[in-house]
Order: sequence, then C-alpha cells, then structure tokens
Amino acid sequence: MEAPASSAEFNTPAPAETNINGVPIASAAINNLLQGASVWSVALTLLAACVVYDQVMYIWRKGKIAGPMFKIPFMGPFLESVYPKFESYHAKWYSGPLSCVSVFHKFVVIASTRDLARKCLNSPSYLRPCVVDIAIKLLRPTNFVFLDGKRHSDFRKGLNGLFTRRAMESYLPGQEAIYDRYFKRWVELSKSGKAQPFMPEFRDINVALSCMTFCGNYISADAVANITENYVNITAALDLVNFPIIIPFTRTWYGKKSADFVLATFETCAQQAKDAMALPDAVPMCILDFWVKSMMDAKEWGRKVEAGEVDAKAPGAPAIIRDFTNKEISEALFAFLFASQDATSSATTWMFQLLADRPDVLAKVREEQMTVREGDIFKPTTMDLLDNMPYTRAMVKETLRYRPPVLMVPYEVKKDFPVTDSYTVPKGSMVVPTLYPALHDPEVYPDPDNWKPERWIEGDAEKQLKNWLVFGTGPHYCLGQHYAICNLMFMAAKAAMHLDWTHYPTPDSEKIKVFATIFPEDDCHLVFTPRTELFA
Ligand code: HEM
Repeated sequence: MEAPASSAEFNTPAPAETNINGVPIASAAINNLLQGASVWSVALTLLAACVVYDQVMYIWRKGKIAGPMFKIPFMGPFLESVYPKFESYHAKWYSGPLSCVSVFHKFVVIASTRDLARKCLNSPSYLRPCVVDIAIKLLRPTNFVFLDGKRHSDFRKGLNGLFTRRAMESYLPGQEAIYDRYFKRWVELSKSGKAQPFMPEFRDINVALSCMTFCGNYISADAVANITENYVNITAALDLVNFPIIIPFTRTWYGKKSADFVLATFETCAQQAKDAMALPDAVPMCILDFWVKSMMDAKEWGRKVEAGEVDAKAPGAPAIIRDFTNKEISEALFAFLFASQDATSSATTWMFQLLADRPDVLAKVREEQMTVREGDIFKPTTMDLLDNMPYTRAMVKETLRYRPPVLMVPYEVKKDFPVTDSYTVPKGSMVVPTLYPALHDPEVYPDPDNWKPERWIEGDAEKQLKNWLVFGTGPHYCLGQHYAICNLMFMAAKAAMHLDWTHYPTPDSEKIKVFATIFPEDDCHLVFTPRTELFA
C-alpha cells in the first residue's frame, strides 16, 4: 500500500538532526506547531495540563483516606470555605477518621477522632500552627504564636506570670466595671421590649473586657471604642483562603487597617506600663503591669545574684524572664485579643441563650450565688468565691463542651507526617485536628447533644481529660483557658443576680453559624430586664 503523501510529516526526527539553519529539527517542529497554534490553544493546552497535574496530585496525596474522588479543578471547595457551613464540616468529620480536601492546590487533611486530633496537637516536630495567610499579615510574622520549638516555649515561659491566680484576682475589679457598663446598656437597649440580636453586643463586651484586662487604664475610652467598633473587620478578613495580596477596600484591607490600629495602641500602652511600674509602690492591675513587673523582678534578682547578695537558686527566686520590647508585647497582646475575642464571644452568646432556654439551670446558678455570697448579692467577687461555685463552673464547662467555640485548629506540615501506620501526610499540606467530635463522643459524654451541666457534678465528665479539647493540648494549648472560664463564670454569676433575660427563639436559634467560631444562626434574640436596682 502506498504511503500517504504527507506521511513524512508524522516521522519524528532524531533529536540530533538539524535543518539547514542549524536549528534542531525537533525544535523546528515545535516552532512550526507553536506558529500554527493560536495563543488560545496554547493557553488551553497549558491549562488542561495544570488541571490534570492538580487532579493527579490530589488523588495521589489522598491515598485511601476519605474525601471526594476528584476535586473541582483548582479551586476545590473554595466557595464552601468562603461561606462555611457547620453541617458540611460535621459531615466531613464523620466521613472518616482522616479525610481530605484540596483548595487551590493546598492539600488539607482533617483529623477527626480524639486520638488523631491529640496526636496532631502533640507533634511539634512535624507540625507548626498555621493560620490563614492573612492572619500572619495581621498578627505580624514575628508574633510569638508563629514561633516553633524552643523559641516558642521560651517565649511562653515569659508569659507564665500573666494568668496566675494572683494576677487574675487583680483583673476582677476591672472586669466588674465592664459588666456594670454593659449590663446597663443591655437593659437600655431592651427598654422597648422588642427582642434584638445580642451577638454583636456580646462581641463588644468581650473586646472591652480584653482591653481592660490587658491594658487597664492605659488604654483610652476612645481607643477601646475604636477597637470595639472595628474588631469585626479583623474577624471578617479571616476567610480560609484569601488572595495573596491585600487589595484596597476589600475585607482584608479593612482588617489590616484595624490590626495596625490595635498594634499601635497596645505598643503605646506597653510603654506607659513600663513608666508606671517603675514608680515606687506601683501595684500591678492589668496584664501589661504583671508582664512589666515580672521583667523588673527578674532583672532585680539578676542584679542581686551578680552582686552576691542572694544565691541564684534561693527560695523566692522570680521566674527568670528576659526583657521584652514594646513591639513584642503589643504583638503578643494582639495575639491574646485575636485568640480570645471570637472564642469568648461565641461562648458568651451560647451561654446567655442556653440559660434563658433552661430556667431550671439559671435557677440553680442563682441559688448557688445566694449561698456562696451568704445572701449578699453585692459581695465582691474574688478568686476564692469563684472556687466555691461548682455549679456555675459546671454550667460554663458544659456550654464549652456542648458548643465548643473553636471547632478545628489548622497546622502546617513541616516534614512528612506519619499520622497513622498506613497514612503519611505529605510535607507542605495542612492538617486540621478537629475538637468537636471528642467533645461529643457518646461513650465519654452520654447523650452528648444535650446540654447537661449536671454531668460535671454527678457524672464523670470532669475525669475525661483526654476528651476535654476545648482549649487544645500540647505546646500551643490555650494560654488564657483559666482566665476564660473565670470570666464566663463571673459574667454569668453577676448577670444571674442582677438581670432577667428572655430568649425569643426563631427557627434559626438552634442552627449553628460558623463565623471564625460558632454562633446561633439568628445571633440570639434577647430582652434584658433589671432584677435589682443596680441596673434599673
Ligand atoms: C472560651 C474561650 C477560649 C477558647 C475556647 C480558646 C481555645 C483555644 C484553642 C483551641 C487554642 C489552640 C490550642 C492548640 O493549638 O493546641 C488556643 C490558643 C490560644 N489561646 Fe485560647 N481560647 C479561649 C480564650 C482565650 C483567652 C481569653 C486568651 C487570652 C487572654 C487566649 C489566648 C490564647 C493564645 C495566646 C493561644 C495560642 C497559644 C500558643 O500558640 O502558644 N485564649 N485557644
């Protein structure tokens, strides 16, 4: 059979062959091809190659763990991460102990069981905390929360003095002043008798509480008002996936502006605390004071040791901490604000909703307050008093278990991480230990989807330390956990004594909205009325 006239066109030339111009024939063929092809067809071919590569990499990395067989090209479930739904997360956690997604070529493994979550949180040689890119821009790359290993643990040692019992006792009067101000406001807002969503109010009170606890009177009312008003920009900027650059007038731009203001304010306050604590007889009142005082005590001790006045290991030696710059302090305080704000606002919202829906529980909180305060509702709250409120504590812990504010904690894989015997998460991926399933494990917390403060008193919930992942575990466990629980107890106790509140449920009250943390979908419609003359 005669060969087709054009058969030569299909013969692949040997690589070394050249044409008369000395150009290799292979290159000439490609040149011809490129010249013949339109820009569009080249672009489409490249695009198709990238899609195939992205898809193949996803399938290869996924291995046998749960997850969609194929991903939506490139973006994966990006839109789901912009508008996250609790139900989708829930379905993912229960789809397998390990499951995965890939968003914009970022491979994400979700570890859902208690033990796998604990393993991730306790594997600092493989994993480091990973927040969304924009959070690094807001918090600054130098922030201690992004440190790793020894540098991180050394930095944290310097923070030990900030949440001691003595320090927390000193924060209580400032907290109470904020409750007074906001309780009055809530009653005022409710004067018309019309229910309104209180979630924004709970966010505001928590910003004010943090500013007071962190900076005391160094921070001006105007600065607190500014941070209160604009903090929501910071939360709103934290989409799971952002564009890599901050585009003016977008959410990330507003978030960055708000973060810059917070950092500048805290830096000024840090210097004021240093000046104030240098005065004779200065009494520490806020976190900044305690921080500065512990630096001063360490310095003074070092001087005495050097002068031979005391032995370095003599009893009463303060924690040896180094000097921190105002910038370091302000970044750390911003990390506190960042870590606490959404989580505490979430817990506050659920707590007020649940207490309103369960008058039997509220009645027990009130009864306990009357007992512990010996009938004097104006008795000042102290740490001793808080220690003697087992029911109020149980109510707070059950709220945190039932509606854990932080559902998941993203980590970045530094080197291939053998999370189980049969599966290794590739370096460069994201691993997300999930806290919710451990806190809703029916074997550990029977009837887990019911809010039962009693389980902490009559049951054995208190003993289930391995499942108590509300505040994480491992080297990055929550620094403010005791403070957070005491703050919620104090707020609930004071509100129970001085306020009544009614919840006006809507069809969305029980639905869970994910906005960095979790809130009732309808933002919790309440009406507050005074119980005592204090807020009448
Ligand atoms: C109900 C309130 C709170 C909840 C549920 C909560 C939960 C968490 C969780 C789950 C983590 C991650 C732990 C890990 O990776 O193992 C964390 C870290 C952290 N939390 Fe909290 N938190 C709360 C309040 C606070 C408060 C009030 C503060 C400070 C005043 C705070 C400061 C921090 C800091 C600084 C970290 C990062 C620690 C580090 O990387 O070393 N949190 N928190």
